[in-house]
Amino acid sequence: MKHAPFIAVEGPIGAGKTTLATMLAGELQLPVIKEIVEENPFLDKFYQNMDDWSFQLEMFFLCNRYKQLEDTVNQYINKGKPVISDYHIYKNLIFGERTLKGTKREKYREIYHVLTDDLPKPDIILYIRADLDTLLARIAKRGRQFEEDIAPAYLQQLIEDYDAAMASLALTEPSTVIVTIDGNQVDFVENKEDFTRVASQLKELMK
Ligand SMILES: Nc1ncnc2c1ncn2[C@@H]1O[C@H](COP(=O)(O)OP(=O)(O)O)[C@@H](O)[C@H]1O
Ligand SMILES: Nc1nc2c(ncn2[C@H]2C[C@H](O)[C@@H](COP(=O)(O)O)O2)c(=O)[nH]1
Repeated sequence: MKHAPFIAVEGPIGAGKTTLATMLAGELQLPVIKEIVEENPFLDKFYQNMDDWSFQLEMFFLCNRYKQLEDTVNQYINKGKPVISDYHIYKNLIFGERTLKGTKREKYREIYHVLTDDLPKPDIILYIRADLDTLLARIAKRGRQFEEDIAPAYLQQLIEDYDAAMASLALTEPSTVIVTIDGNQVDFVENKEDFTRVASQLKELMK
């Protein structure tokens, strides 16, 4: 790779993004950028009533990620330093297209493009795919109260949205390397060999 890479770990809710990004940052001595979740004032309201709260929630995520991405660009990317994050800002569009309707969706889409089109995109995406049972088990294991009532149908839609989004990114951002990890089989938490394989693959890509 010609320059220090910007790496993003992606996948649906509970796939293991934060866990893998944190482990890789430790192994490869990289700074890690993590999503702001606990301080989000709209998430629990959103899970109780998606139609009422989706616009506020999506805008909150978008503004937070925009600020984090700006800081990441200034602190690392513009200085030629590699960095790993537990999300790609494109996930705003994945969620926004799913949760918003009508004019709010159109306005949100426009704001997303105005804010992000000229910002650097990750060079490498580690995409963790996992099926519904795996995600439900990991969300339960994580034990966040506001996620207890996530509808399986919503999660299943997100699984499909993520697959479609990664296929679309492969076409629209051909220079981005997308590595798909089978999150049902590859257990980078319990199985050291599985983690070593993922870390070695990333090290090779970074050369
Ligand atoms: N490969 C894995 N095997 C078993 N548990 C995992 C695995 N990856 C993540 N977990 C656990 O699943 C939960 C969700 O992981 P997390 O990294 O928070 O997911 P995400 O950031 O994608 O939402 C956490 O409790 C984490 O410890
Ligand atoms: N509607 C949206 N929800 C989002 C978005 N980003 C994250 N989330 C939710 C999903 C989880 O409940 C929680 C943490 O996300 P993880 O994927 O890290 O588990 O926040 C979003 O853009 N829109």
